[in-house]
Amino acid sequence: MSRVIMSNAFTQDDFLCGCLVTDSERKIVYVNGYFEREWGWTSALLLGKNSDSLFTRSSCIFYESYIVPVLSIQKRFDEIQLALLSAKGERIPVIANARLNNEQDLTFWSLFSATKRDRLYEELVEARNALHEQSLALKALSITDELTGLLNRREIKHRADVILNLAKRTLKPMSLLMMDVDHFKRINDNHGHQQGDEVLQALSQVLQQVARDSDIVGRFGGEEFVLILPNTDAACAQVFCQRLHKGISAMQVTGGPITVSIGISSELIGQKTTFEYFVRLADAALYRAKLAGRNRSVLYSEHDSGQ
Ligand SMILES: Nc1nc2c(ncn2[C@@H]2O[C@H](COP(=O)(O)OP(=O)(O)OP(=O)(O)O)[C@@H](O)[C@H]2O)c(=O)[nH]1
Repeated sequence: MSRVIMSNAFTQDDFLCGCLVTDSERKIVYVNGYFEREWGWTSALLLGKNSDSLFTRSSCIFYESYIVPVLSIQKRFDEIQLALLSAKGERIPVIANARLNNEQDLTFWSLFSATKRDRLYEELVEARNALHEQSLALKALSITDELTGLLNRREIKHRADVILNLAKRTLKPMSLLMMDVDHFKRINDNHGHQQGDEVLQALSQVLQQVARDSDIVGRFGGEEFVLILPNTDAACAQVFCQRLHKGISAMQVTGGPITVSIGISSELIGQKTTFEYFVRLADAALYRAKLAGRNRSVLYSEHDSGQ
């Protein structure tokens, strides 16, 4: 059975929203008790004042330029996001519904505090930003080698394919270096695996220092590294390798001095030069560098094709 409540048993002050009435000059002609209770505005402070004193500067501009014309045409406006000022000057986000009564030339407003909604929105934005950062971190993890922080094998191939595709028609030179640490097993055997890891890390730093930003430096696996030098012919690649040997020999690590052997493949990029092709040639040259006594760089030549 429904319960009938006498209308004089409650007032607009009992509603959980701010009720506001403004006239055609935007003067405040009514506010309910919610304004004082929640936002510190007594009716004495507001009545007769321009409603601009209730809103932030940007909300006033929005009110003037958008709400007023829309109200005059549509007569009502739902769920407007505005920022109200409390009597103390605090910014309060509110959602407002407004209805224009043409006969009375009055606008009736109901204003709902949206503080919690705003906080929820901020939390959503924070969560989205955190997710974005996590996905960037995951992406970085998926392309790097965990031990050295260099690019991993899959990413080296991916980047090489991009360079090769871009340079196909321009016939630019590219060099690929396959580098292997000499007698690395001895370092592990004599000083332990942990020390071996530290050597690989120190070595990676030297590679990054010697390489240009445009070069691709990666760990191919184990104690094998790959460097791709775009726009670099054989002569320049050999000069680069000499700098590498010098930098590596100056490394201060337990188990040192460290030396490396490098196989170089240098080709003009054409329709048929794939990453695998460069790797095959550099591998053959590396094999010859090891055979020739290690601690050296060898440029691939036709002679290696029989290896
Ligand atoms: N510490 C460490 N050792 C590794 C890692 N990956 C591979 N190795 C070791 O690298 C060594 C490679 O040894 P070999 O392939 O025999 O070659 P090498 O001793 O470097 O000799 P040459 O290449 O012929 O000069 C092995 O002992 C592997 O266990 C790694 O991530 N960390």
